[in-house]
Amino acid sequence: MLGRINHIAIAVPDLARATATYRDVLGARVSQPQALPEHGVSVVFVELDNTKVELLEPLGADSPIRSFLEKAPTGGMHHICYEVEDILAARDRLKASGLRVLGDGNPKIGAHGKPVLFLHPKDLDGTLVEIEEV
Ligand SMILES: CC[C@@H](C(=O)O)C(=O)SCCNC(=O)CCNC(=O)[C@H](O)C(C)(C)COP(=O)(O)OP(=O)(O)OC[C@H]1O[C@@H](n2cnc3c(N)ncnc32)[C@H](O)[C@@H]1OP(=O)(O)O
Ligand SMILES: [Co+2]
Repeated sequence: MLGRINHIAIAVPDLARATATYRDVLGARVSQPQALPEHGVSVVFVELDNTKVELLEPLGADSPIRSFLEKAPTGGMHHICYEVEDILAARDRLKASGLRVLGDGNPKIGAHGKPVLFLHPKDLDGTLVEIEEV
């Protein structure tokens, strides 16, 4: 079911500072910041040859990453995103296996304009997993 790693996400307390570090110190190509109110985050992508790193900063009071950053105020690895060919088929198979799909179970449109879903970290060895249809 799983294809490539689409991105690895890092929650950061200060998106501008993290972006500057990746661009100016680590010498990486970075995207413009994007505010995604429907996801409660602002995001910058670090573009690598083989994958992307997604830098996430909370946006709004109900941001899903706010409590994560309260527990880890300096930031930390937040989720890994795998590509799937058919997100509804993947969702139904995962649910049938007992994994909890977060939210209302319907895909949202993610940062790349493609449908995404999240799986509960307690069902995947403590790692929040995002799947994205490509
Ligand atoms: C940019 C758009 C999109 C894209 O296209 O790429 C994105 O990536 S959006 C990214 C942000 N969106 C999401 O994360 C949506 C899914 N997340 C959630 O629904 C929630 O964050 C959550 C996973 C259900 C956690 O909710 P929270 O309110 O933080 O609940 P708790 O604090 O009670 O956590 C419960 C439990 O889970 C542990 N936890 C929480 N987050 C993570 C994590 N990222 N990785 C591993 N474990 C996590 C948390 O520590 C709690 O454990 P215990 O303390 O042992 O109970
Ligand atoms: Co993501």
